[in-house]
This record gives sequence, C-alpha cells and structure tokens, in this order.
Amino acid sequence: MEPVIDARALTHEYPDGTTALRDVTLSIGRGERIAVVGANGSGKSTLQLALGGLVEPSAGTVRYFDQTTDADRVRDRLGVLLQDPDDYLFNTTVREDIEYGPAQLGMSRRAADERIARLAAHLGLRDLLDRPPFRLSGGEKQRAAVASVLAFDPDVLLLDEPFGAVDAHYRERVRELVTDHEGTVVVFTPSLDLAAELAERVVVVGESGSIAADGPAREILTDSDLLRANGLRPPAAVQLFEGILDGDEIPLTVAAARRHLVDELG
Ligand SMILES: Nc1ncnc2c1ncn2[C@@H]1O[C@H](COP(=O)(O)OP(=O)(O)OP(=O)(O)O)[C@@H](O)[C@H]1O
Repeated sequence: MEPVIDARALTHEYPDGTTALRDVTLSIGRGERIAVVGANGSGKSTLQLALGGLVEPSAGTVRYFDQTTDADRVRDRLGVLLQDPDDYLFNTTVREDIEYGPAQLGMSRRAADERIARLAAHLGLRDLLDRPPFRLSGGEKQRAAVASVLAFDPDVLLLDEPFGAVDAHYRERVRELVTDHEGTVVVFTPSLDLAAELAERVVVVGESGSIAADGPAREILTDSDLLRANGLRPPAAVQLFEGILDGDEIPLTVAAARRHLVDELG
C-alpha cells in the first residue's frame, strides 16, 4: 500500500526534558482507518503534531505522499484537528473560520459555499455561523472545528479526540462524516470504544511514547493483557463478552454486541 505518511524513528523531547516520543516508526497507507490509542500523557498528541508537521521531532523523519518531508508543501492535503478547538477558531465569525481553509486553497466560491452549507447543516451550525467563535459552548466549538478541518476535503485526516465535548446526537453526526471520508483517517484517542467504531488498525502508544503494539483492530482490542499493561481497558463490548465467546467472535462495539444478543435471544 502506498504510504501517505511514513514516519521513521521519531523521537521527541520537549525543552524541559520530557520524552514524549521514543523511536516511533509508523507507515500510514492510503485509505487506512487507524486509531492511535494510549493512556493520558503517553504521547498521542505529540505524535499527531509530529505527523502533521506542527512539531519538529528531535530526531527522525516524516515523509508525505512519497514526495517530501516538508509538511507545509502538502498542507492542503492534511486535515489536522488539534485537541483544543480554540486553536482553530481565530476569525471574527464561525463562518469565516470554516471558510478559511477552502479560501486559502483557492477552492471556487461556489464549491466552498456548497460544502460549508452541507457541513453546517450536518453539524447543527447553521444558526451559529455568524456568531463569534468565543461565544460558542464547548461542544459547539468542537463541531465548528471539525467543520473547519473537513471544509477543504483533505486527503488525510489526523484527528485528536474529535468527540471530546460533543453530545451523543452530534457524536453520531461527526462519526458519519469521519466514516464517509474517502481518504485516510487517523484518530488519536484514549477511548477504545471509539477505536472499535472507527478503526481497522490500532496502534498502541505505550510508556514514554514508544509503540507498544500495531495491528488489526480485532487482534489488539481483544488483547486485554496488552491493553491493561498500557493503562487501557478493552472496549465495553469486549469486556462484556471476554471469556464467554472466542476471540474471533467477540463483538467489538456495543452495536455489534446488541446484534449478537438479538440473534441469540431471537
Ligand atoms: N509542551 C510540553 N512541554 C513539556 N512536556 C509536554 C508538553 N506537551 C506534552 N508534554 C508531555 O509529553 C508527554 C506526552 O504528552 P501528550 O500530550 O503527547 O500525551 P497524550 O497521549 O496526548 O495525552 P492525553 O491523553 O492526556 O491527551 C506527557 O508526559 C506530557 O506531560
């Protein structure tokens, strides 16, 4: 598979001496759906920043689309959603924030308007477009930040905690957008339930930012010992069925668990 991002031997040390990444080698193929999971402070956000070209790692290289190691040359193809939505929302209105990406990339006015209208409707932002971003609630801000990253339809999405403050209704809406995205998706999250819903491959970041495991979602998400050793718990559905069903039959998501129960009981 052609890598869209190829990271080799990344190590990162913050100026105060904290090692946040340790010898991370990770190749992300076109169209892959990956969840990067790890306990708080393991190094997920730092890895996202390094892959997104927003932090220069202390050592190692990141190569994009087999073309360049300069992320700024492929900025229009990378959609990086940072953990804190305030990092995106800096214009006078929500509309201007969402328009910013498409405008920078020279998308036609008409195409941009259509795309923004669709995203705003889907994410419940229509009545908020003319408000200043600092007058939004936490969940509204996060939805606006998601819209601003998706507005320019990047090839690769690197999403740090895309659902943090979002309620159940809009969580489903954001999930649909991420699932329907045609390119590559990498989600950085401490939630194994989210990983189970979105990913076919799971990367576990262990202590001090080293990669503890990288493999098919089913293999990783049903390996309780591995997950617990790295400060994580299996998804809820796996916790419910582990020891009851065989590893290859354990449902990974609550929806799959429900289907299983309905089949068994019905
Ligand atoms: N600017 C910084 N300066 C110094 N240390 C930092 C800085 N940012 C993060 N760290 C440290 O680097 C390590 C990795 O942090 P990072 O934010 O990448 O973890 P994370 O896995 O994303 O955590 P969380 O799940 O809490 O978001 C932690 O020990 C953290 O305290």
